[in-house]
Amino acid sequence: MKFRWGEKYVLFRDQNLVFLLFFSCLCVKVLSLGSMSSIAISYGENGPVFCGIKSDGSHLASCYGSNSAIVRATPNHSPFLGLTAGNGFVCGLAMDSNQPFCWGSTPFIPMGVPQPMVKNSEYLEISAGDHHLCGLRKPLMGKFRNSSLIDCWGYNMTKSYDIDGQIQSISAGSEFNCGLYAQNRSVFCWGDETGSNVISLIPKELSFWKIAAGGFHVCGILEGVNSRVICWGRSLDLEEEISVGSVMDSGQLNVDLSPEDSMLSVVGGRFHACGIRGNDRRVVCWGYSVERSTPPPNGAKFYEIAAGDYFTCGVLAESSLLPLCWGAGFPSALPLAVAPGVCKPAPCSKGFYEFNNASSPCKSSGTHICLPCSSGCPSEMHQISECSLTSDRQCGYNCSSCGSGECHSNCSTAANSGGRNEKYWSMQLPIVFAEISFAVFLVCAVSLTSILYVKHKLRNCRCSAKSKKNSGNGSFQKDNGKIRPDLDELKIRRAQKFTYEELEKAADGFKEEALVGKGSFSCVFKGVLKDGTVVAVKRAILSPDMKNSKEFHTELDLLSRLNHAHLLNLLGYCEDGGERLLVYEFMANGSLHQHLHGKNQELKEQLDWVRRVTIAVQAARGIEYLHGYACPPVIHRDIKSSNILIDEEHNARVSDFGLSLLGPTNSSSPLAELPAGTLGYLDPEYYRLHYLTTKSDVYSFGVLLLEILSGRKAIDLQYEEGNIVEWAVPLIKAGEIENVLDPVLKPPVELEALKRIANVASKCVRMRGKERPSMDKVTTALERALALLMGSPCNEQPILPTEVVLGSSRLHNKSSQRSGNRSTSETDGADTEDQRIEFRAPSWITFPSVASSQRRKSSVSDSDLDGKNLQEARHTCNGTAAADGLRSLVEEIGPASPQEHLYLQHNF
Ligand SMILES: Nc1ncnc2c1ncn2[C@@H]1O[C@H](COP(=O)(O)OP(=O)(O)OP(=O)(O)O)[C@@H](O)[C@H]1O
Repeated sequence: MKFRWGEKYVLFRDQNLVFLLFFSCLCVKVLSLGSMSSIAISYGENGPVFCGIKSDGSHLASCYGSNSAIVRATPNHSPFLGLTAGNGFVCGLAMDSNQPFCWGSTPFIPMGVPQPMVKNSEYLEISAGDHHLCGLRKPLMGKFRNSSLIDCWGYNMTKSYDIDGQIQSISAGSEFNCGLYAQNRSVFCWGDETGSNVISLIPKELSFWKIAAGGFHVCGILEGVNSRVICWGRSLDLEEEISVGSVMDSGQLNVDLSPEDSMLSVVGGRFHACGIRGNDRRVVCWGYSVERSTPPPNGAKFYEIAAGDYFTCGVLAESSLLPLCWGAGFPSALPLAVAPGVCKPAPCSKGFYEFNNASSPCKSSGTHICLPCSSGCPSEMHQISECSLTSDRQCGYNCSSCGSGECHSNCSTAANSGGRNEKYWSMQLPIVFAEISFAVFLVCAVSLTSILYVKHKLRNCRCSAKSKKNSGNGSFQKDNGKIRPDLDELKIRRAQKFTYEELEKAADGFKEEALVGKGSFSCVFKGVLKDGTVVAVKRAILSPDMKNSKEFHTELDLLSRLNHAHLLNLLGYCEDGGERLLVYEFMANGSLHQHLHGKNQELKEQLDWVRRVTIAVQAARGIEYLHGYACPPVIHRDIKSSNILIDEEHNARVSDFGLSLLGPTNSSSPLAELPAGTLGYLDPEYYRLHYLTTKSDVYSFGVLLLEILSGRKAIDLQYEEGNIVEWAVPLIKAGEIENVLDPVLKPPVELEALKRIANVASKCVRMRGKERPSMDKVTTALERALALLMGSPCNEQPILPTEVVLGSSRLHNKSSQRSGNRSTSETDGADTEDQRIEFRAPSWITFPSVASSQRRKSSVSDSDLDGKNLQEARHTCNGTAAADGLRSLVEEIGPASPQEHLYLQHNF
């Protein structure tokens, strides 16, 4: 056979012969793994990323994880047939051109361009190694039909290989590749086998129906009835090499390394491998597992799996089609439903069945996802029906010989619904009775404990406030008629005290380069603490008489007592002479406002519907916590898109508590409070009557939802209908949701989900607070809409896509903060005009009448930091200029223009 290597041709006599090519050793050994699939995992020093082809039939890829070079560059409009990934990059096989398209970062492969090796060549499959990519060209025709072409790009691999014989599939390992011949199903590999012997150890007499290359090993599923796995190369347990010869001689596998079960699929990690078991679709992993690795989820069944370096992810074999990962260092929070396989034009062959669900993941007609039929049934089960072209084989429990709890409970359910014979009842009744009694007892005990616990908590909450009020020197004090927690005690408990010098050093002397945003009362700088933690330092702009240090204290007081995954975390503070500084976790992806309304269109498009709704759900949870779980409740008073910050993993955090107040315990007894907030978001009832309840936040949140759906600002004077509520609500009520949706994004397949969200939004912005839903109802409705959007048919069950994040992202993840290196240029300057027309009435401005109340905010809030505004912002944020800035801010506030008046009427 001939083997072309660039311009050189190497001739081989036997096609089973191993291609052994020596390359110089690449010192950094990280791996890659496996063949093209509907899911792909990237790894490496910039962090793990999970990418999957959406399950909605759009064939678009969606990526989640901490490598922002990949996540941000994920193409929004290119449909893909399948994905593969390596160290720091992901590639998709473009549906329209059948050519690879890669994104992320690696110096070895061109990113962001289609890349046929030879002009117009089309590929059947692609597979990525650590720093290379290979593509198997579509079968050749005519006299060449008995040969195949494989093109590779990347580190030491940029060559075109012309191979005798038809190749069925390819799989890339760390620095080598393997192919599977279509005819005799034998394996050949080429590349660098230094220290692994993956090439010299290939089992020559065996035929495989699937292969998967890992870091330094290859695993293959044997053809035949028992479909066992054989692995070769550097031992998976790092101690010995598997000698295939000895395996074969002794006639059995080394069971310590690969299980004897029949497998439907196998993937290889750096030093481990995992497979989906044939009889129950559960995952088994073997080989070396690094410290603190989590095992595969117990009992979960999978359609598809893919391996990263030290972790593996799979698509759950259930209607949610959600991905799940295990091992070490995997990306958390994967809220996307993904296709369980790649769509292929050929009908499913024997041994496979066609996957079908409501969202039909294959767009072009005549293409199918073919999943391998399960083989056999788990113990205690028998086969009811065989695998057909449309469904997998079905198994039922052997109810007469149940040994496990699972079997018993399934049999009793079946018996309840279908009616069992007397013999069954005589056997099962005592067990069922005992189970029910135990369950009832358990429910009673748990309910009673919960009631007692909640009562106890509530009593503590009321008492502490009351007793401190009476005693006057406890942990709550009265401050201007409001209850305020004792600062010293809370500060010590929650936030670290810094000296001014420490923070000045951390924020590089508060130089302009470190400035990431500016609000009405503060400038925000990026900084790095002594221990390497990346932080945001908010430096208050104080008036000379320090009267306006109130916002600083409010924020410090409140954040010291709040703790939730979707609220911005306060790390520390500094009160030093005339300086007031707060230190937060740094949010690498800026604010939602920057994403929705910034000049960078790409940033906006990256925020697809699932991400937008996920952000809405997370923000709603944060606010729900403020209203329902903080004790007493907290009213934020300034919910808006520039106060929803987005962290490295694209999770939302509610920020800016400068205007917040401790509210009444129920919304029917409002606070009499002078209005404050941002025009366009301000609750009209609160403005007119000065009645403040948690429902004022609900109104602002409704405006935020409309903003997320439409991509329009709360007030946008470039439109005739400048007020988002006045424009959107009539359209929603008329059922014209399509006219409300952001034209930048294609409407999703599940348009119904967005309709529901639009309805929730229009309820939130009702004129009367009492008629608005509470935040917990809003959250539940949004969670259901998100489930529906992601293709979960059971949308009555709220799904919790970020539950994994809850808690975990709250931990002070220093490593991720350290890598939180959002460049100011990426998000700053995204907006210029955007917030000039956002009006905020600071708490110290009173609203005696409509005319005098409409005061224009001069701040370049958020990140209006380019051009003229950048200069102004930097001037204002620069030391002595701060006080002047404030003065000019006060002076600049004047009556709004008549045009503004028009749009503000709704709010007032
Ligand atoms: N923790 C953080 N990490 C990264 N950027 C931040 C952080 N906190 C604030 N910023 C940036 O700084 C900007 C200003 O924040 P700040 O909370 O002071 O004001 P604002 O909410 O935008 O405006 P206003 O105070 O007038 O309501 C934000 O919009 C955001 O872009």
